[in-house]
Amino acid sequence: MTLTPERNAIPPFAISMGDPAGIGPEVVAKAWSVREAQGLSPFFVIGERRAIERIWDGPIATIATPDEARTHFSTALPCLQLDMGGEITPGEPNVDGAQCALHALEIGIGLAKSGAAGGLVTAPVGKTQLYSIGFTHPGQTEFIAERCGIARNNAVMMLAGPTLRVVPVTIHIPIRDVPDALSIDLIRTRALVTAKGLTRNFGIEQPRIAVAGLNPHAGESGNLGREEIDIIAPAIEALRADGLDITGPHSPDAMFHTPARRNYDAALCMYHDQALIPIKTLHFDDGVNMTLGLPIVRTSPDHGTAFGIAGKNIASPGAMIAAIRMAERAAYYRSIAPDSATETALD
Ligand SMILES: NC(=O)C1=CN([C@@H]2O[C@H](COP(=O)(O)OP(=O)(O)OC[C@H]3O[C@@H](n4cnc5c(N)ncnc54)[C@H](O)[C@@H]3O)[C@@H](O)[C@H]2O)C=CC1
Ligand SMILES: NCC(=O)COP(=O)(O)O
Repeated sequence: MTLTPERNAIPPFAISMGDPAGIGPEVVAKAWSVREAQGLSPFFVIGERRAIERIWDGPIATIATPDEARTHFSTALPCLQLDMGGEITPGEPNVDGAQCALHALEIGIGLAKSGAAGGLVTAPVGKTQLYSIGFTHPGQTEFIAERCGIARNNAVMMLAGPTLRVVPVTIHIPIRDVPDALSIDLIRTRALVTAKGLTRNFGIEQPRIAVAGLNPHAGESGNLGREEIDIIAPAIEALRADGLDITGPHSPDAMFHTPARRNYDAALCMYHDQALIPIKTLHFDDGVNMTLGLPIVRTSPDHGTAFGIAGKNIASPGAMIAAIRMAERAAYYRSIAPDSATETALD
């Protein structure tokens, strides 16, 4: 995308560091190191600078406000410092680190909501660690939605790479709970937010959505499960009546090969791994998790904390760079076509 005056006017992007013992600090530092080659807009990291110093000997500038990031970005990685106390050892998460990750997330949301940051990029958190300190949301997506005043079902997780975008209708729930969690209403809500999100964040004016079945062969006419007949097909019909360009239910195993992917802009999938296995297979190193339906721009690399490789200097920054770039583009599209209708207030 060509730089435009409007795009340059967007404030620096906030990156919450995630778990300081994970690969978040490393991929942020590595993304900063290639900022010029990659043409990245100014960003700053929110977190404990000691976590970065443990794994990187590049320049870090402590900043007090997001605006200061612009001044320092060309010569040092700007850091909005959070003092967490306690030990930071790559690969060994602890309670202090989980608190710091949550604190950074909270501050990042606030800065994005106020407009001081152009958007929020979240580095990976350890969900087990967060749950251990009393975090009651399934993931960052639902936490950010609540802080933005958006109903949980209206905050939609999309995983996006250069050749595929997927949306899981149900997200972080046990597989045995999936059939009961599916409903016509939930599929409709996810699809409507997805369609608006494709326009608002990706500039796609007439989005095409393909819906996966739940069962093998999309239920084989009811012989291998009835969810397609009772829930998914009626939802698709209702969405067509809403004016959406939408197809399905498709056999889940046959909708991700290359020619099939050309027929849609996003695939609506019934559960987490139905969506995340194809995207991570195709785009592990440049896949981005974006939350649609929020008043703020929020992206994240599609990988996790990778505690097993933290501190070894082998983590790839590819997905983090893609997440920063996708946030920039979304902020740009929103700046040229603002549309507040995407958000739905908390019930
Ligand atoms: N957005 C987020 O905050 C996410 C957080 N998580 C959390 O991360 C933790 C670990 O999850 P896992 O399922 O093990 O997934 P993971 O993505 O952390 O690791 C899976 C495999 O990929 C490798 N890997 C991950 N990122 C890499 C990178 N940038 N460069 C090179 N190799 C990389 C890891 O070494 C590991 O072998 C869990 O607590 C999970 O909840 C997982 C996904 C997203
Ligand atoms: N598997 C995707 C993931 O775990 C990201 O979740 P979130 O923390 O961004 O809600």
